[in-house]
Amino acid sequence: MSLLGNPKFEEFKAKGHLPSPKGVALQVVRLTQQEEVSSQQIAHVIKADPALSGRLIKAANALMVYNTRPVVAVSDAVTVLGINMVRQLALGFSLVADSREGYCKRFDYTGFWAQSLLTAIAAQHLIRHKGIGSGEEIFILGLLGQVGRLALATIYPEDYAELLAKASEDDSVDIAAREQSKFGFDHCQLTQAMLADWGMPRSFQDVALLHEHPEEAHFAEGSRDWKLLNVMHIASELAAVCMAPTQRRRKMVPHLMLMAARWGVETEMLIELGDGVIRGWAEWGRLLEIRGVEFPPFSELLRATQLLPGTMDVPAMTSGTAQFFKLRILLVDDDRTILLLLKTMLSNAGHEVETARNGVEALAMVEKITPQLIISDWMMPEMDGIAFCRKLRENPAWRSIYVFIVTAQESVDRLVEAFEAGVDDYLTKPINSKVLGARLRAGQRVVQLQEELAFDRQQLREFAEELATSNHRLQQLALTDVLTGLPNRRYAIDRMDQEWALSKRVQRPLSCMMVDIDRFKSINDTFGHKVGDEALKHVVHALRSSSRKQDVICRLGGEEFLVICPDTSLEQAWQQAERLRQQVEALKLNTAGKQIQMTVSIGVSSNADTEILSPDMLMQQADRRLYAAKSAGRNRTVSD
Ligand SMILES: Nc1nc2c(ncn2[C@@H]2O[C@H](COP(=O)(O)OP(=O)(O)OP(=O)(O)O)[C@@H](O)[C@H]2O)c(=O)[nH]1
Repeated sequence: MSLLGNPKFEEFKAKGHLPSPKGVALQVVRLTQQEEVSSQQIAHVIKADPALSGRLIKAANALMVYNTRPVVAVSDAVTVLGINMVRQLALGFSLVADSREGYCKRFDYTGFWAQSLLTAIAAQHLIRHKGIGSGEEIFILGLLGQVGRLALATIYPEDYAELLAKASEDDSVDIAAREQSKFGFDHCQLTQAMLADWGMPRSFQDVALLHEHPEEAHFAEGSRDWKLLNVMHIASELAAVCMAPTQRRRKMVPHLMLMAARWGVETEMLIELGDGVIRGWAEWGRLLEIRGVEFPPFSELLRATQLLPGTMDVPAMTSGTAQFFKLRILLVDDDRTILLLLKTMLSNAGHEVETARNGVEALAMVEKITPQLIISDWMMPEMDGIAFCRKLRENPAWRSIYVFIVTAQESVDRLVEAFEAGVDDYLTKPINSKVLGARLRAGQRVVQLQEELAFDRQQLREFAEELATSNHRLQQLALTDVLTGLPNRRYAIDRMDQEWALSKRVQRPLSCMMVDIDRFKSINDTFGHKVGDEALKHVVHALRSSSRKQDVICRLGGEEFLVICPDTSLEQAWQQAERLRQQVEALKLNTAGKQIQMTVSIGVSSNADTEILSPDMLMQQADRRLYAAKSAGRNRTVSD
């Protein structure tokens, strides 16, 4: 509820307890409230106060950005500033001049005005930086935006001193909350009522009431009041950071940096602004005779402080109605504060977040973590966001990563350039948490669909691989003899054809041997089939150990084997066959206390023989010689 019209407020006014303009300033305020008043009349009154005249001339020169000709006369200053501004400035300057000291022992009067003046200068710089006004109006709001504190020190010097003493011992309770419980109202409400009483615009009154806790205001985002509120909040935080002792400053800087970052003022820009404010302070402080307060450059003030995660209070992103889908996100920005702000927002929303400071670092990070989504700033040193995106898209494996570019401007040409470089979507600064949440959900949907598609493809690939493996296994089975694991007759015939063709092509000899176990039937008959099987395996072992690597051993059936010997002459094949025959003869197989004697007969043939014209003929020749060996009494090799 507004204090204006409240009996208490009326009483303060009536008793003259509230800080108010006096002398020439009071005359100016009264005069400007009349309907018919000329600039000349106002200038005439102002001239009676040389200090006020000087300050108004300075204000006209400092505040009016579009005025190229320097203002030297009071009447020009009144014309340039306009009657409203003159009234407000006269009021502000008179309050500064008349309230340099007071009775409240704990209230730092000089510090109060120093901080107010810093707020005014900072607000003016911010407004100009964001291009949302020329800054002259906001100056007075900055200067008087906390005048309620001065008023409380004036109305209740002792009680307020006590309250300030308690607050300095324990800063867990907000000063405004302490004021509420002690006086029934706080300095923000009092400021609002005083500004209203002085005829300041309605929006100034509202901003003064709410700027310490902008999150409680319900101004439409992007509206003029919303902008003013944010400017005032950041300006007063910046002023408070300048005024605070080092220890306290450490706690305050992260909040200031984050507020500024959220509002699109990156750290570098904030430092530049802060330095400008401190330079402005030197001039204005002299003009308003606020002495004994000095500051080092703003960059030095910030150097001692460190921005840490967890010290921030960041806006939550709305999750919408869509089902949550956790993303692996890479943030790329050269501004640490923006990185930290976004990282906290996205991590709080449940995503996995990594960061990089420029395009080069980002590419290395992509290699390492393969993010699903990237949010990259446009302007960065070394490699900017567009160059980074182009480079990223060169790699086929990274083409499906969803990329957002963050830009300060929304010019059509720039956006076209971004989309051509492979960007999927864009975000504009300042980043709004609701917009980020909504855009992210659109990105999430695309990433999710892509992942599902990739999953289906992978499954198909695996299925095809399994099918190929089992086909191969079946094929192997069809070509393999189960008992010995050797290739079977079908394979032997195909392979013989291949080796024949190869030997003709490279003009190297090809030989083969037909091997048959002698009187195998009697082994089976004497010892049983099982022992017969074992005996077969022993012969296979002997076959393997007497053959070379390139030889192909196949079981043609029963106890008959074919050994294909590529690049082997008849003579060499005969020697090999003999080695095998002797090895089998030397085998010692014992079963049921009896020794089994085994021998083989072998027929050898070679394609060096000009009468052999096909692989079939080569095998038939070996077969004929095998029978010749059998007929000749077995356990022998025949090669002619
Ligand atoms: N244990 C066992 N016996 C087999 C297998 N395949 C064929 N045989 C047997 O091998 C024997 C081959 O006998 P035959 O063709 O008469 O020849 P042989 O007794 O070896 O006499 P010759 O070849 O004339 O020296 C048959 O008794 C078949 O049953 C097998 O996989 N395991």
